[in-house]
Amino acid sequence: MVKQGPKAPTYYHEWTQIPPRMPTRGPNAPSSHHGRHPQPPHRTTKHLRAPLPAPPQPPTSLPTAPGRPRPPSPCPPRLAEGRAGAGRTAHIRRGQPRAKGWKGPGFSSPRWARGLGGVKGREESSSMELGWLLWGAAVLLLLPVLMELSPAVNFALRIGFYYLLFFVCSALTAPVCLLVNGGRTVKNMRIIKTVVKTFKYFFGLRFEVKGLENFEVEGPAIIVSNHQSILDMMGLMEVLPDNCVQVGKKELMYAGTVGLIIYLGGVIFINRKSTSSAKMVMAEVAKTMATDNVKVWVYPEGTRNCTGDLLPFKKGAFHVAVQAQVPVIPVVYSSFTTFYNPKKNLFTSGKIKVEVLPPIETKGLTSDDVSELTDRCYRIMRETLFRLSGRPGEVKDSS
Ligand SMILES: CCCCCCCCCCCCCCCCC(=O)SCCNC(=O)CCNC(=O)[C@H](O)C(C)(C)COP(=O)(O)OP(=O)(O)OC[C@H]1O[C@@H](n2cnc3c(N)ncnc32)[C@H](O)[C@@H]1OP(=O)(O)O
Ligand SMILES: CCCCCCCC/C=C\CCCCCCCC(=O)OC[C@@H](O)COP(=O)(O)O
Repeated sequence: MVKQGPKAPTYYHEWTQIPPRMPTRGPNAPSSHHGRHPQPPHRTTKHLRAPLPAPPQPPTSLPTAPGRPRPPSPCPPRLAEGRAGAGRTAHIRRGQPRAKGWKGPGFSSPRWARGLGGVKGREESSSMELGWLLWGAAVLLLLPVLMELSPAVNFALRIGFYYLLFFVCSALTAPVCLLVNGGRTVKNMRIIKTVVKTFKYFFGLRFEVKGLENFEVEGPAIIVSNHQSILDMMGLMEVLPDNCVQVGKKELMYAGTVGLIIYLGGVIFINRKSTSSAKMVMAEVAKTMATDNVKVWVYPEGTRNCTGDLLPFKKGAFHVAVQAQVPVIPVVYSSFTTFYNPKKNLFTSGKIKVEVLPPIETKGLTSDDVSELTDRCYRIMRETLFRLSGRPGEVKDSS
């Protein structure tokens, strides 16, 4: 048996009972330096201690508040030289006009401004900021043109933005889940669903859903659906019923903030490379799903497949349904191939039809019936897929 990660969150009874331990030490522990500002350079503190008369106050207020971060000084080298020879910079510290003959700044800078490199330094830094702004604006203006001209750029930017959305929203949503529900629980799926349901608007995707009433079965159930792409996460959240968790590959647990949020949502992680370990996890799920009244969403193809057809189904989901004697509810998403194809750098807006099919009962079935149940479900789902989107290669009007 392949060992799962430390405290592998595989069994359902853990989802609701064990809040995740936040590390207090180690690389993930919050750093005591976190949020502290860099120390000002030596030269700024030394002259501040000198008992000099207060300099004239600047007309505009700039970061003088203690603790405000100071940007690295763009101080020109000659000022640095001046500090080495005390006599040459004494007039600067006193805020007096420069000594005759010295090729320093035309006027003295007040103490606060010297810390920032003086007036000249400020001018330089603001022109630098302006430069960055102009570059940013140019890139922003160019992006739509590039996206229009190059399908590869268009695809990379759109899919990159999709990843970024997941990454950032997971980071923002995880603390909310922790605060509201206190840890790993299926209740967090409601929060995750609310957030992910908004993503479709960024990509111009529309969902047309039929048969939601088929989810209204008494008690738990196994939901099986086709899995075409990571875009499926939007389709999943579009119809996800309450108290429903998904089975996912264990590698997802390590996907940074996304791993954290799906862990908090109660996703069941399996090791696809170890059938025996995956079977053990699934057996545990079968035992606990009835007592805890949860639905479990499985992608029986076991991997992503965006060909417009279905891969042969794995049997895990159907074994669980038979072991727990719960119905199987098939869900079919129409093919993405008309608007999404990574091989052709295609990612445009589009419409996805979703059908939740009537539940298939498993009462009285035994492990001997699993193959037949798997085949039956496969046939029904494939027929539905072809009805919704045509056979692969065949273009069906999706409007
Ligand atoms: C706010 C912002 C948020 C942002 C993030 C939001 C995202 C949130 C979304 C939630 C996350 C969703 C996660 C989705 C992730 C999707 C995936 O990861 S898909 C990949 C993982 N899933 C699966 O693989 C499930 C499907 N696979 C199976 O069910 C497999 O059967 C298996 C259990 C993994 C075993 O694999 P394998 O050995 O390759 O498969 P089989 O050929 O089916 O089985 C071999 C053999 O074993 C028998 N068997 C299988 N399972 C069982 C069982 N449970 N009990 C008993 N026996 C079993 C099977 O019958 C075969 O034997 P046979 O003699 O040939 O019949
Ligand atoms: C510090 C580590 C940083 C890791 C960064 C990872 C960044 C990940 C960011 C966003 C991921 C968004 C995807 C959300 C979840 C997608 C679930 C999914 O669809 O998984 C695919 C899986 O079913 C099948 O995998 P394969 O087709 O077999 O392959």
